[in-house]
Amino acid sequence: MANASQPLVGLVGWRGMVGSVLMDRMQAEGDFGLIEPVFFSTSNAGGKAPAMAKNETALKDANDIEALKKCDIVITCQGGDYTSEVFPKLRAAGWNGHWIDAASTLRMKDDAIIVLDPVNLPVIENALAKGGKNWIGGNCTVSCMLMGVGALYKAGLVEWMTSMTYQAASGGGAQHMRELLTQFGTLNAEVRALLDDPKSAILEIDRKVLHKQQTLSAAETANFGAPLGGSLIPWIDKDLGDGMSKEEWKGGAETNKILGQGAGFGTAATPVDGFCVRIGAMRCHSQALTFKLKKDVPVADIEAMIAADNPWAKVVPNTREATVKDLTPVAVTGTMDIPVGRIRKLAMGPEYVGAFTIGDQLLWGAAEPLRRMLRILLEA
Ligand SMILES: NC(=O)C1=CN([C@@H]2O[C@H](COP(=O)(O)OP(=O)(O)OC[C@H]3O[C@@H](n4cnc5c(N)ncnc54)[C@H](OP(=O)(O)O)[C@@H]3O)[C@@H](O)[C@H]2O)C=CC1
Ligand SMILES: N[C@@H](CC(=O)OP(=O)(O)O)C(=O)O
Repeated sequence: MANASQPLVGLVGWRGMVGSVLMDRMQAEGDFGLIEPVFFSTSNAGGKAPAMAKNETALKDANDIEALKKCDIVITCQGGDYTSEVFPKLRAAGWNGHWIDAASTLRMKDDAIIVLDPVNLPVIENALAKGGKNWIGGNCTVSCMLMGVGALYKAGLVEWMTSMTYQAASGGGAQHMRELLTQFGTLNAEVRALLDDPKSAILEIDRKVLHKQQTLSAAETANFGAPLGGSLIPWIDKDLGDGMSKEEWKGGAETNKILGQGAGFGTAATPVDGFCVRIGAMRCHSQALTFKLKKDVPVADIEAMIAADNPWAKVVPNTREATVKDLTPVAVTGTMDIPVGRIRKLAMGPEYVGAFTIGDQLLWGAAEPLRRMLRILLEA
């Protein structure tokens, strides 16, 4: 950065779920030692900033354009409504700083780069050299997938890919996680006496659980719009009206944009499509991938490429023992690891390869790419 003193970095959305994970990672990596942080709030301007604050110990108003304009860099995890409201005003006011954002609002804009530097550092560096200022975190499912199997794309091996996802409640936000747990509790309470009796009939338990699921109150399904505990919901995000959900559209559009291959469905694009499904996991997104490769590549070579691609992608041997130990949301949550397992040739032919990958959608899926983009800017 050009500033002689430490760059002024505005932090918006720092106390939300994604923002809190970002704050933890920034502390763990010593990022606050390199910046002068300014904490903003949409609800508590004038309140006390968190302990990482240095000179600016009071919270600033996140809608105050003049205060934001003073920042060299703004990082926001506040959400799309905030971005839509504030970003255009800030640019219109002549602000020329770097905007780093977790929300999807600006992702597909021509002047925005989707940041995932272990996968697309050349795309980021190219944009930086051309004066790029808008750096947007990718969709959590896409980012976690590319952290795991990006090596196959970088090697130009992928003719097409389908992704069948198993997405955690956290993707919807904190209230969705609470709702899932509340539903689990309600269902358990409904049959606790029968569970305590080893002689009770399982079909009686099943019947009571189903009845409870089907009659959950509106308050107990307010966020997901349907029961999720003990069930699943094969639709995530908006209905695009052509049979596709917006989350599914992001798979093709964002994967290609991250890779610098255009915005999804053009001639340079790799077809990426599949179904996105909400399941009752807490904060790890899982995906079953099917690749059609451009040629027959031995499984051992595929494993070696994935393992060598970045420090976080970890190949899990395709055995039952290793899979149930290392390839589950419970094993991965809270870690930076992106395990990739179940790698095997499929019955359709030697170019068809299956894999299963998991990532913590609040770490690589949201906070970490933003934190690393900040470091790239600080080191530029
Ligand atoms: N959830 C996810 O998996 C992903 C989210 N994103 C993006 O990040 C954005 C933020 O998501 P997320 O972190 O889940 O949103 P949250 O709802 O957790 O936080 C957003 C804001 O809500 C305000 N807020 C109000 N009440 C509370 C409370 N009790 N605890 C904490 N914050 C509160 C805070 O603003 P203030 O301090 O100003 O009052 C906070 O910054 C999303 O809108 C999305 O654009 C991106 C990828 C994944
Ligand atoms: N849509 C994702 C979470 C998310 O915030 O995605 P995006 O950043 O693309 O809006 C999910 O529900 O799991």
